[in-house]
Amino acid sequence: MKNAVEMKNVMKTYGKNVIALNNLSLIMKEGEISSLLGPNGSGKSTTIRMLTSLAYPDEGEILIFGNKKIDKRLIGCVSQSSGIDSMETGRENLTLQGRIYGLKGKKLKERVDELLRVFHLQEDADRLSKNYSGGMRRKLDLAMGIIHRPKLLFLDEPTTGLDPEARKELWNTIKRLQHTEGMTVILTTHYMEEADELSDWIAFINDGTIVAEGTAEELKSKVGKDTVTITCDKQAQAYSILQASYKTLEDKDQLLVMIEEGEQKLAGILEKLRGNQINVSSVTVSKPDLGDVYLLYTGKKLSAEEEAE
Ligand SMILES: Nc1ncnc2c1ncn2[C@@H]1O[C@H](COP(=O)(O)OP(=O)(O)OP(=O)(O)O)[C@@H](O)[C@H]1O
Repeated sequence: MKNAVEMKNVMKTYGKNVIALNNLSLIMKEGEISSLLGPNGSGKSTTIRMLTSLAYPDEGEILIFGNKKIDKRLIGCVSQSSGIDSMETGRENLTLQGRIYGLKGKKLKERVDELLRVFHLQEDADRLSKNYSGGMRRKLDLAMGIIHRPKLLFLDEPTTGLDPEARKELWNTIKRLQHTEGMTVILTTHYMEEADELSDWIAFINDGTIVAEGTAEELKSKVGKDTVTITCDKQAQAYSILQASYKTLEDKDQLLVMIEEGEQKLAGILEKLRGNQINVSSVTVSKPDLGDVYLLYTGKKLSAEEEAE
């Protein structure tokens, strides 16, 4: 499979002190859905801005489909801020967007009808888009982003703010686009479940550099361990006892013990705590997920608040 995107040792500094990208290198393959995951301020938007020629590297090289010069007609971009004109209908928004890309006449009408059908927006096509639900707006945004049949589509946090049902519907649409239009998709997201569900390849970015990459399965196997989550009194003492024997992290009012065969080892862990008169109020064992990979490589647990942003 050919490379859709190649970034080699890219550096980007804002002002004198803010290093946004620090020697970042990555490859994203043609026809795949690739995700960029990372905490706030880690460099996701800066990366996407460079891949869409909205920003330029101080050093390093960027190749899109093997070329240094980015052909904007090959690229579609759906950003977090919607490009929809609320006082126009869905059909009018799509028609206008098509004209911007030089479509006209029968071809334009056919493409608009096709997109309204693909995104299940036919029934609402002639309603003002200010009356659309959040899910419908995101679908319209997506339809507008691909009206010119880009080979490479950037999606910035595509499902933020959507309810679970609308989110799942959009995931299915994105997967369909990949298969029916052979589109390469690059997405940024805070949602681990979204990255897991959609991505052929995932890169974790932290402090402007890629800290881990691979398929979701490869990444989860790098953790290789279960997480035992413990709530107890005397947390500081419990932490110092556990971290002497196991890889242990403190996360607010919980302790996270990363351990192989967590269920089998649980009794021993609890015994150690009880032996030191520490009372455990709750304990759970979970198999590794992408959140654990995130924790391993960024040292941070993705909080519910951050997920909800
Ligand atoms: N125009 C700018 N001027 C100065 N600093 C900037 C600018 N844009 C980004 N930065 C800084 O560069 C770093 C990377 O920011 P970036 O927006 O790429 O992160 P991000 O991962 O997209 O974050 P978020 O998830 O919050 O959108 C941050 O420290 C940010 O404050």
